[in-house]
Amino acid sequence: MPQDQISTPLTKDQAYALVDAVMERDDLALTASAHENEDTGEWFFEATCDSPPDIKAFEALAQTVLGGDVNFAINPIAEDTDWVSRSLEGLKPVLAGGFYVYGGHESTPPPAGVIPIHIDAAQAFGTGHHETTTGCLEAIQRVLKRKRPMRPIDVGTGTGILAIAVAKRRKIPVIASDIDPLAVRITRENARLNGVGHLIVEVDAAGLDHTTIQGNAPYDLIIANILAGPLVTLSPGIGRIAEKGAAIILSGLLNTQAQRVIAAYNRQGMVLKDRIVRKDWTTLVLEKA
Ligand SMILES: C[S@@+](CC[C@H](N)C(=O)[O-])C[C@H]1O[C@@H](n2cnc3c(N)ncnc32)[C@H](O)[C@@H]1O
Repeated sequence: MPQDQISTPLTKDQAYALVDAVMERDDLALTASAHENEDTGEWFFEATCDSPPDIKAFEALAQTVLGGDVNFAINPIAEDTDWVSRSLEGLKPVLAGGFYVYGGHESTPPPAGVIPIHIDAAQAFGTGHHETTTGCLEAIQRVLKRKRPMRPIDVGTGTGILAIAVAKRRKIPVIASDIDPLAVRITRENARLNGVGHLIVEVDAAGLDHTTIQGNAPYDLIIANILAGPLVTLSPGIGRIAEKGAAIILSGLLNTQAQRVIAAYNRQGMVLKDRIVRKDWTTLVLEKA
């Protein structure tokens, strides 16, 4: 999945000019877009990349196109490989949404009243330390306070952390899908570790067309912590597999991208019910009308 995101506010014309220039440069391997924040009217240039970007080459191009220095924010989207491969020994437990996420090395028992989730992350995303994951755990708690979903799906499950959270809390089967076969395997191991191996149905799929995903539709709870771009791409498919009244939890988007994602989901008949902001990251809760 993309590692970094480059973003900066620009005028609309500048943003589109830079997008055009970036898309002509295959060597930069960037996916660029221009969009407007509908709340403020501000325009942004954004680009994501699958591997660490060549910032010097990008800045040289930006200087040529924009005719001067511009400060670009570079946001790491995922726990990158260095982060993941760092010893898990250093990871402290995380408390979010009434869930207590801890690694196998943790010797302190979980506090009273929480739902413990044992995650040994290895090479998949989702130790509970990223604001997008804690935002989703918080959103799951909020949704489960007012709804009792029976058919949940977690799209982009990573370590399986969110699917496991729902399975432990509701004691019902959860479909957990990921584009990455390694994440699917890690999810299976983590589900077993947490005593919900019998409840998690892992699916290795890039989109939502997989027979298991379609065969179990419609869903009354859909969780997807991916990224703004894929979330927008997936919005028609998510709209189709969501039943009326379904809760849809979306994360992986920067605060500046929230309006664009909300607009895409509005077009598919899903309306915003709640939002959680943690540092630069927004988690949305929508409902299928
Ligand atoms: C940010 S991680 C989220 C992991 C976990 N759900 C969490 O909240 O910590 C995003 C995951 O989505 C997966 N992914 C990316 N695009 C996807 C797609 N189109 N369909 C399914 N999974 C996808 C990635 O492989 C990655 O494991």
